[in-house]
Amino acid sequence: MTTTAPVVGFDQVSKRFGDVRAVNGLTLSLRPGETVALLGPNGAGKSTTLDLLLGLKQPDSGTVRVFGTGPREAIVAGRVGAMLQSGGLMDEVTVAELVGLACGLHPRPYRPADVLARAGIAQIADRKVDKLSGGQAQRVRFALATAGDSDLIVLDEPTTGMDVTTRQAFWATMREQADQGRTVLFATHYLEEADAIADRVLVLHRGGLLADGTAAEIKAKAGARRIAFDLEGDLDEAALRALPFVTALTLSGGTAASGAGRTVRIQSTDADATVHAVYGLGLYPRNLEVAGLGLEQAFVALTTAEEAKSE
Ligand SMILES: Nc1ncnc2c1ncn2[C@@H]1O[C@H](COP(=O)(O)OP(=O)(O)OP(=O)(O)O)[C@@H](O)[C@H]1O
Repeated sequence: MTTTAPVVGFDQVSKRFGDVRAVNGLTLSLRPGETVALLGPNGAGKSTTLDLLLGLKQPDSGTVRVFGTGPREAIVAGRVGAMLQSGGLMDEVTVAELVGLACGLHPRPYRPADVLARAGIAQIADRKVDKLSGGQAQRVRFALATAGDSDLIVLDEPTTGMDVTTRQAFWATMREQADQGRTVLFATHYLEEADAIADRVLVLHRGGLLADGTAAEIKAKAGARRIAFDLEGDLDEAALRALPFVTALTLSGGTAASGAGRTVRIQSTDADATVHAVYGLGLYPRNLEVAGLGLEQAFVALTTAEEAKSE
């Protein structure tokens, strides 16, 4: 029986900077063909994790394997393409020269013209790299990450600075890469991107893995649902906050003084019981909606609950 090494394997990996545990006993394994989003609040350890994976930093303890070898060997073999957050682009060279260089260094290069076209930067190929807008520079970084036929593409906040159209085009291109069987790992603060694109979501918190699953599983793990309804007339906010199973409540629309209709939004860990209790207060909720949490709300609920635990 043959066993295939995971694309990426972290085993009890830790990395400290002084007193800060940037990555703390992290164990994870990525399988071929997965598109994986790495989420976490600021300082959770996302960039450090990617740096460890790319061999740019060495763990204090634990092991990092990429395609069964050390990160450096995997990169030298051309198996990994990376787009880093602040990866400085060389000054004084044109986009075409820089992409040509990246293709020249890759063991399994694509044609530079194809790389430029795929990244949507053919029309700015002659421009100096230090004269690009933020979104254009991101596209150039993406071109460098896809200069050759790599099996794993690692992207650190790839769409930061891109406008909506550029972002959509970027993800369409990325999907093509994934559909060809590549593994894609991206760190992002845009949770809607993770929800729409990733097959698997890893939530980091304080250097450890807080959640690992599909976006649907992460939403379910947060264990709460959203309830929204409108109320007319006097509204007793304290009574609403005291409803059973409520974990968050916001009011919008008219003010109590104006008597205009107000919209009540509630997060509840038992929506049926909460709605039942709303009627129990003698209220008449209109336009009642009950829905699962979005990934963003689930992420906030999970990380806030974890913060509360460690305080
Ligand atoms: N070179 C360094 N020296 C000292 N501390 C560092 C260094 N790099 C990272 N850290 C610290 O390690 C922790 C994790 O940082 P990291 O950049 O990995 O987080 P992140 O999840 O990528 O954050 P962000 O979402 O803000 O980009 C943070 O507390 C950060 O301040």
